[in-house]
Amino acid sequence: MTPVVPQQNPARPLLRVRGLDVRYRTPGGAAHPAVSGATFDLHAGQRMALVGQSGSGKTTLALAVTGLLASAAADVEITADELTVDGRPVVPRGRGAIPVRTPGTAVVFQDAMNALDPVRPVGKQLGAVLAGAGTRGRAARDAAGHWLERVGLRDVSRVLRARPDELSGGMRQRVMIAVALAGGPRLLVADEPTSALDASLARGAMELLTELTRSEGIALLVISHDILLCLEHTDVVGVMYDGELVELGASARLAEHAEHPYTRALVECVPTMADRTRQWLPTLADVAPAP
Ligand SMILES: Nc1ncnc2c1ncn2[C@@H]1O[C@H](COP(=O)(O)OP(=O)(O)OP(=O)(O)O)[C@@H](O)[C@H]1O
Repeated sequence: MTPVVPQQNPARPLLRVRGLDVRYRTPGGAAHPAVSGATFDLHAGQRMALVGQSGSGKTTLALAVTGLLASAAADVEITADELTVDGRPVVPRGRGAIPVRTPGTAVVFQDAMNALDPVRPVGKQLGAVLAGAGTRGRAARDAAGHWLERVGLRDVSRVLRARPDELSGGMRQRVMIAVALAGGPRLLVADEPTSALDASLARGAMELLTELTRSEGIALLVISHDILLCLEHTDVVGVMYDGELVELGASARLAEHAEHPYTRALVECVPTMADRTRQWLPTLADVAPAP
């Protein structure tokens, strides 16, 4: 099914993806298609969610954009008719290559405890990113404090000295967002940034990402299993099914105007107050047969 591409700003998109295919080649030589023909634009200041069941290709798509898919372990083939960030082509790297982040991109990973260096104080980790962006010394110390405040952390001097394991899960997630933003990205990719948080912290983290995207004028590509949170906090939702972007639509209209049966099934499975009379929530198999 051809995805419905919503009318978008005709200005040059920050992220332009046309016909992106990603295959993992297994040791036996077979090529496993993980993303097939993905096509979409993302503009500065726009927030897009990628949703879909486990294994549908969301992370593969997002990491291909950020240049972090190259791996020593897996032979990854990335081809695209066009794949650019801020007008510059993303150069796919082959087997054994050290992943190199696409300039202008930053990633917030699911598990801050694994993504941050566990034995390095937060201030040093922020300082390394700022040094990479050309900010050092006193200016870097000021910038580190600024970014921790921007993500809503208090007692900044304590947080700067703390190791990640001395902070709560919600604080670590905010530190990771600060580290990602300190490098001045134009595109922020967040891979399930809320899945390790409880419901109220998850909502707070999404609100923070929304606010920062707007105020910094950057684009946000967020992967999530929480379609309700995505509908509330993004402009566009892309639905992935078996490696294909089967639907792409304005978040505000997706619930009523879903075209693909899988999207309708996802929306149907969101619990509402009207479900109070039901004993069981419907499963995907209940509301839509496999497309
Ligand atoms: N390094 C790899 N080597 C081989 N196959 C891989 C590799 N990484 C992912 N895959 C396969 O590619 C497909 C897409 O995986 P991907 O992780 O992108 O999906 P996802 O939608 O992000 O899943 P989840 O929601 O569980 O994170 C899956 O079939 C997965 O098994």
